[in-house]
Amino acid sequence: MSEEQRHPRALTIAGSDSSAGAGIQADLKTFAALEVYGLSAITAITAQNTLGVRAAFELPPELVEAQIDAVLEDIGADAAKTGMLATAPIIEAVARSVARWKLRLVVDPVMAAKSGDPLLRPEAVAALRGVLLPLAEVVTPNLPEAEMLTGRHIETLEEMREAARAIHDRGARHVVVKGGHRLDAPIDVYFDGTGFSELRAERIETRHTHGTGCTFSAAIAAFLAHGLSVAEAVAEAKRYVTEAIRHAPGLGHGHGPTEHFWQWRQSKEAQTR
Ligand SMILES: Nc1ncnc2c1ncn2[C@@H]1O[C@H](COP(=O)(O)OP(=O)(O)O)[C@@H](O)[C@H]1O
Ligand SMILES: Cc1ncc(COP(=O)(O)OP(=O)(O)O)c(N)n1
Repeated sequence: MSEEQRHPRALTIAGSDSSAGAGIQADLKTFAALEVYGLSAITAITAQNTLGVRAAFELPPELVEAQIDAVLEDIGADAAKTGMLATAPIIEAVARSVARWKLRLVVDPVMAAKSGDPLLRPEAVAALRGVLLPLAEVVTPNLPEAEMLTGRHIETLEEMREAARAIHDRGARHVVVKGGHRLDAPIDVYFDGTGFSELRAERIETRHTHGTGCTFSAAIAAFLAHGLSVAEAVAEAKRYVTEAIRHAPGLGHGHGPTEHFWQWRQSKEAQTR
C-alpha cells in the first residue's frame, strides 16, 4: 500500500463561509485537527460573518460534479460529507457522484444559518429528502431540519426518536437528530436502524456556536475515514464538538466560531504549566 493510501482522506461538498466558522472552512479545519487529509468541492460562495449571510452565489452543478471527479480520480476519499447544497440541481449532481463513486456519505441537511438566513432553496427540500437521504450512511439534522424532513413538530426526546425512525424509513442508514436547539441539555438522539441511544453533553452557555453542525458532521466523516464504526464515530464527534464549543475563541459580534484546534491549544497549555 502506498503512503498516500494509508493516510485517511475525507471529502467535503459544501458552501464557502467567508467567516470560516462554518461550511467548507470549518470542515477542512475539523479534518486537519483530526489528522485526516481534507478535500473539497464547493457548491456556493457566501459572504457571511457571525451576524448573518449578506450574499450567496450558487455554482453550476456541472462545476460541483467536476470538482468531485477531479479529486476522487486522483486522490480518493475514505468518507465524504455534504453541507450547504443550495439548489435541487446541485443535490441531483451530488447524488449522481455519490452513487458513481460509492462514497460513504454523511449528510448534514443544512437549510439555514444560525442567523436564520436560508442556505437551501425551499423547492430543494424534496430533492434532499428523496434523492440524497437514501444514499446517506449517516444523516445529522438539527431540530428545525428534522421538522422539515418529517413534517412533524419535534420537542421531546420521544418526538426526536420518532423523527429519527421516520428519516431512517426514507433510506438513511443511521440518523442523529441533534439537540443543540433544545432549551435544556444538548442531547442528540442516535438511531442505527435497530435501537436508539442518546449522545449527552452538558450545555455550554455561550453565543459562540457558529458552525457546530458542520463541525459535528465533518468530525463524523473524519472518524469514519479513520476506520471507526458509525456508533464510535458519532460518539467521538460529539466529544470533539463539545470541546470545540468550550474552547471558542470569542470572535465576532454575533454567533462566533468554535475552536477546531482545541486539542493543540490544550496540549500547549499543559506544556506551559
Ligand atoms: N451550547 C451548546 N453546548 C454544548 N453542545 C452544544 C451546544 N449547542 C450545540 N451543541 C451540540 O453541537 C452539535 C451541533 O448541534 P446543533 O447546534 O443543533 O446543530 P446546527 O449547527 O446544525 O444547528 C450537537 O451535538 C449539539 O448537541
Ligand atoms: C456556507 C455555510 N454552510 C453551512 C452553514 C450552517 O452551518 P451550521 O453548522 O448548521 O451552523 P450555523 O452556521 O447555522 O451556526 C453556514 N452558516 N454557512
